[in-house]
Amino acid sequence: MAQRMILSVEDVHQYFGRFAALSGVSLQVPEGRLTALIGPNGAGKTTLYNVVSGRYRPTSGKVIFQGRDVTGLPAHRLCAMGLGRSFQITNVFSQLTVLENVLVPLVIKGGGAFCFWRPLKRDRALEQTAMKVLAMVGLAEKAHVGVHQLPYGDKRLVEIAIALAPAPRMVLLDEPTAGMNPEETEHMIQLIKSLAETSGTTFFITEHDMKVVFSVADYIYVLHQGTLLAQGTPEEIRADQRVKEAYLGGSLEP
Ligand SMILES: Nc1ncnc2c1ncn2[C@@H]1O[C@H](COP(=O)(O)OP(=O)(O)OP(=O)(O)O)[C@@H](O)[C@H]1O
Repeated sequence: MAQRMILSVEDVHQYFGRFAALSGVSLQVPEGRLTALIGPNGAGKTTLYNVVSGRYRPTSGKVIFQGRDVTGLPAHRLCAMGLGRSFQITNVFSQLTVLENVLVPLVIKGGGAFCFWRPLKRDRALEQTAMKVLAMVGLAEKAHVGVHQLPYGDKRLVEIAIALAPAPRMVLLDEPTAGMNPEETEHMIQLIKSLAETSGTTFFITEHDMKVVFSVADYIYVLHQGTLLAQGTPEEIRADQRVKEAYLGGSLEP
């Protein structure tokens, strides 16, 4: 049976002045799978994420999400359509508790307003949803702890919980293990695997750590200097000579 594609990027070009950060990139992300986007520093991964998540309108080309042309739609519209993105640690409200952080996107999704200086309106149904998400990422026991008190690895888990809370159809995870120690990285690998298998959500991740990529991804796209260099299963990418050369001096082998 043909796989349904939740996301298609079609011939996307992104210029910054005269510099082409993306030159004719096309790729597809199948629904319910974990697809990774990798590439050496400066390859264009973040730029492509910014195009897909509505932060940039590409110079040319299209982004199709769930069959609709969403090119250039603002991030909040894409979010309402089911496209989630993990936010960097600086975007987590560190003075709020873990639970409150996860409630924020739920309150906003429900049409409520969030004011940082006013306590979140207590809503049992929303709290139950938030607690379920916290249980999924293994943070239920720390629900009432202030985020500023958490170790780094747990803060990254809060980011993932925030991205998952509104039950998106697809989540973009930007380097989920960046800055983690080996133990935290291993925990994150297991978590991403289990979320990908059980949540029904499609994951599209960028990651520098090849150990993580090769152990979690179903399919991998490799960007190099703004163009697509290779695509394939982890085994195919691991064996691809062009990818090895692009990473020369880097760490393709886990
Ligand atoms: N806003 C911008 N203005 C000008 N050039 C930019 C801008 N954003 C990115 N670039 C350039 O585009 C190229 C791709 O950058 P991008 O951040 O997308 O790469 P990346 O693959 O995410 O790199 P890294 O792995 O180091 O984060 C780089 O040469 C970068 O300097």
